[in-house]
Amino acid sequence: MDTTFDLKKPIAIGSDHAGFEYKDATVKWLKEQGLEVKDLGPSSAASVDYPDFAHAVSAAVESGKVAFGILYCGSANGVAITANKHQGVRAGLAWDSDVAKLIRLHNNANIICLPARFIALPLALELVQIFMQTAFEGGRHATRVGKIACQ
Ligand SMILES: O=C(CO)[C@H](O)[C@H](O)[C@H](O)COP(=O)(O)O
Repeated sequence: MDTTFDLKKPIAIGSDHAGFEYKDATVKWLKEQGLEVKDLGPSSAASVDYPDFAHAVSAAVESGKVAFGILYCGSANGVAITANKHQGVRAGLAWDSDVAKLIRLHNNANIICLPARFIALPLALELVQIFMQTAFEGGRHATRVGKIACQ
């Protein structure tokens, strides 16, 4: 797959119970493409708290040991709010192809957050693919991204 991420590193993925099935299907789909995946859970569809898994994926991205992160929950808001507490994490919520592209082009997002209760699985996979294949545009967007972190 043509990508701007360093896929010599694994891709970190996590969810809550609402995103569990999509998370497992995404792991399978990525592995079928020969990609290495770090599945940070959960391991069943039992009710869990999304921050536990969003923090795990975000810490992996923050460490630089993974190429990027994928997070699922029901609306994607809980995981996005949690992930963006981490320094160096830019987690973007995506629900259609244009937005999936824009969180890379304009925001240089390193985690994609997907709302499993509001989009179909094939679209979720398509959004991950678009995210992976889109490069940051830089320029004026680099100036803006540089101003995101609190001093
Ligand atoms: O974004 C979320 C929370 O802000 C997610 O949608 C969670 O998946 C959701 O809150 C889970 O709700 P549940 O009623 O416990 O299944």
